[in-house]
Amino acid sequence: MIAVACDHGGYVLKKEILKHLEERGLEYKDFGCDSEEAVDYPIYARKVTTAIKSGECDRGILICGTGIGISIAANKVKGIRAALCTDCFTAEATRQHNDANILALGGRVVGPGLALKIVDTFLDTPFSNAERHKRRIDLIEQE
Ligand SMILES: O=C[C@H](O)[C@H](O)[C@H](O)COP(=O)(O)O
Repeated sequence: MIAVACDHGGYVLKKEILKHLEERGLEYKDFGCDSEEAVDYPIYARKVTTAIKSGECDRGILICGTGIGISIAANKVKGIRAALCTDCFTAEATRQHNDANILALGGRVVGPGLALKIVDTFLDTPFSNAERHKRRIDLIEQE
Protein backbone atom coordinates (compact mmCIF):
# COMPACT_ATOMS: atom_id res chain seq x y z
CA MET A 1 0.00 0.00 0.00
CA ILE A 2 1.40 3.38 -1.01
CA ALA A 3 0.74 6.39 1.23
CA VAL A 4 0.39 9.62 -0.73
CA ALA A 5 0.05 13.19 0.54
CA CYS A 6 0.79 16.72 -0.58
CA ASP A 7 0.43 20.36 0.33
CA HIS A 8 -1.21 22.97 -1.89
CA GLY A 9 1.97 23.28 -3.98
CA GLY A 10 1.82 19.60 -4.83
CA TYR A 11 -1.91 19.13 -5.20
CA VAL A 12 -2.10 19.31 -9.02
CA LEU A 13 0.79 16.87 -9.46
CA LYS A 14 -0.66 14.54 -6.82
CA LYS A 15 -3.85 14.20 -8.85
CA GLU A 16 -1.78 13.09 -11.87
CA ILE A 17 0.14 10.61 -9.71
CA LEU A 18 -3.01 9.10 -8.18
CA LYS A 19 -4.50 8.66 -11.66
CA HIS A 20 -1.30 6.96 -12.75
CA LEU A 21 -1.26 4.62 -9.74
CA GLU A 22 -4.87 3.68 -10.51
CA GLU A 23 -3.99 2.96 -14.14
CA ARG A 24 -1.16 0.71 -12.93
CA GLY A 25 -3.51 -1.08 -10.54
CA LEU A 26 -1.44 -0.09 -7.51
CA GLU A 27 -3.15 0.33 -4.17
CA TYR A 28 -2.72 3.67 -2.43
CA LYS A 29 -4.16 5.70 0.40
CA ASP A 30 -4.54 9.43 -0.13
CA PHE A 31 -3.89 11.43 3.05
CA GLY A 32 -4.73 14.83 1.52
CA CYS A 33 -4.64 17.72 1.07
CA ASP A 34 -7.72 18.04 -1.12
CA SER A 35 -7.40 21.39 -2.88
CA GLU A 36 -4.98 24.19 -3.74
CA GLU A 37 -5.97 26.06 -0.59
CA ALA A 38 -2.86 26.77 1.47
CA VAL A 39 -1.98 24.20 4.13
CA ASP A 40 1.12 23.34 6.19
CA TYR A 41 3.26 20.59 4.65
CA PRO A 42 4.68 19.14 7.94
CA ILE A 43 1.17 17.97 8.85
CA TYR A 44 0.92 15.98 5.62
CA ALA A 45 4.43 14.61 5.92
CA ARG A 46 3.51 13.31 9.37
CA LYS A 47 0.37 11.55 8.10
CA VAL A 48 2.47 9.53 5.65
CA THR A 49 5.34 8.79 8.05
CA THR A 50 2.81 7.59 10.65
CA ALA A 51 1.19 5.27 8.10
CA ILE A 52 4.57 3.79 7.23
CA LYS A 53 5.73 3.45 10.84
CA SER A 54 2.51 1.68 11.79
CA GLY A 55 2.82 -0.77 8.90
CA GLU A 56 -0.43 0.42 7.30
CA CYS A 57 1.61 1.43 4.24
CA ASP A 58 5.03 0.28 3.10
CA ARG A 59 6.02 3.19 0.85
CA GLY A 60 5.12 6.83 0.50
CA ILE A 61 4.99 9.65 -1.99
CA LEU A 62 5.05 13.24 -0.68
CA ILE A 63 4.67 16.33 -2.83
CA CYS A 64 5.03 19.99 -1.93
CA GLY A 65 6.06 22.98 -4.04
CA THR A 66 9.74 22.07 -4.13
CA GLY A 67 9.70 18.69 -2.39
CA ILE A 68 12.23 20.11 0.07
CA GLY A 69 10.12 21.10 3.07
CA ILE A 70 8.03 17.95 3.03
CA SER A 71 11.13 15.72 2.76
CA ILE A 72 12.89 17.59 5.59
CA ALA A 73 9.81 17.06 7.77
CA ALA A 74 9.54 13.35 6.87
CA ASN A 75 13.23 12.70 7.54
CA LYS A 76 12.84 13.87 11.16
CA VAL A 77 11.11 10.57 11.85
CA LYS A 78 13.32 7.60 12.77
CA GLY A 79 13.11 4.83 10.21
CA ILE A 80 12.01 7.17 7.45
CA ARG A 81 14.31 7.69 4.50
CA ALA A 82 12.68 10.26 2.23
CA ALA A 83 14.45 11.04 -1.04
CA LEU A 84 13.79 14.20 -3.02
CA CYS A 85 14.22 13.28 -6.68
CA THR A 86 14.15 15.39 -9.80
CA ASP A 87 15.40 12.70 -12.18
CA CYS A 88 15.20 8.95 -12.77
CA PHE A 89 18.86 8.27 -12.01
CA THR A 90 18.53 9.46 -8.41
CA ALA A 91 15.16 7.71 -8.01
CA GLU A 92 16.79 4.42 -9.03
CA ALA A 93 19.93 5.00 -6.94
CA THR A 94 18.06 5.95 -3.79
CA ARG A 95 16.15 2.67 -3.89
CA GLN A 96 19.25 0.60 -4.65
CA HIS A 97 21.60 2.33 -2.22
CA ASN A 98 19.46 3.97 0.49
CA ASP A 99 16.37 1.74 0.50
CA ALA A 100 14.39 5.00 0.54
CA ASN A 101 10.83 4.42 1.72
CA ILE A 102 9.42 7.79 0.66
CA LEU A 103 9.74 9.61 -2.65
CA ALA A 104 9.48 13.39 -2.40
CA LEU A 105 8.63 15.48 -5.44
CA GLY A 106 8.30 19.19 -6.16
CA GLY A 107 5.06 20.05 -7.88
CA ARG A 108 6.54 23.39 -8.93
CA VAL A 109 9.76 21.76 -10.15
CA VAL A 110 9.03 18.71 -12.28
CA GLY A 111 6.34 18.40 -14.93
CA PRO A 112 3.90 15.50 -14.86
CA GLY A 113 5.63 13.52 -17.62
CA LEU A 114 8.95 13.36 -15.82
CA ALA A 115 7.30 13.00 -12.40
CA LEU A 116 5.44 9.85 -13.46
CA LYS A 117 8.67 8.32 -14.81
CA ILE A 118 10.35 9.12 -11.49
CA VAL A 119 7.45 7.52 -9.61
CA ASP A 120 7.65 4.36 -11.72
CA THR A 121 11.41 4.14 -11.31
CA PHE A 122 11.12 4.56 -7.55
CA LEU A 123 8.34 2.00 -7.18
CA ASP A 124 9.88 -0.59 -9.51
CA THR A 125 13.47 -0.55 -8.27
CA PRO A 126 14.36 -2.95 -5.43
CA PHE A 127 16.97 -2.37 -2.72
CA SER A 128 20.28 -3.91 -3.74
CA ASN A 129 20.77 -5.70 -0.40
CA ALA A 130 24.51 -5.05 -0.73
CA GLU A 131 26.33 -5.32 2.60
CA ARG A 132 27.92 -1.88 2.30
CA HIS A 133 24.54 -0.25 1.74
CA LYS A 134 22.94 -2.17 4.63
CA ARG A 135 25.81 -1.13 6.90
CA ARG A 136 25.37 2.55 5.98
CA ILE A 137 21.61 2.44 6.49
CA ASP A 138 22.18 0.84 9.91
CA LEU A 139 24.52 3.72 10.76
CA ILE A 140 21.82 6.22 9.77
CA GLU A 141 19.34 4.48 12.06
CA GLN A 142 21.64 4.55 15.09
CA GLU A 143 20.72 7.10 17.77
O1 LIG B 1 9.31 23.43 1.00
C1 LIG B 1 8.17 23.89 1.04
C2 LIG B 1 7.20 23.72 -0.04
O2 LIG B 1 7.79 23.95 -1.28
C3 LIG B 1 5.89 24.49 0.08
O3 LIG B 1 5.05 23.93 -0.86
C4 LIG B 1 6.02 25.98 -0.15
O4 LIG B 1 6.88 26.58 0.80
C5 LIG B 1 4.65 26.65 -0.10
O5 LIG B 1 4.81 28.01 -0.41
P1 LIG B 1 3.60 29.02 -0.42
O6 LIG B 1 2.98 28.98 0.95
O7 LIG B 1 4.22 30.34 -0.74
O8 LIG B 1 2.63 28.54 -1.47
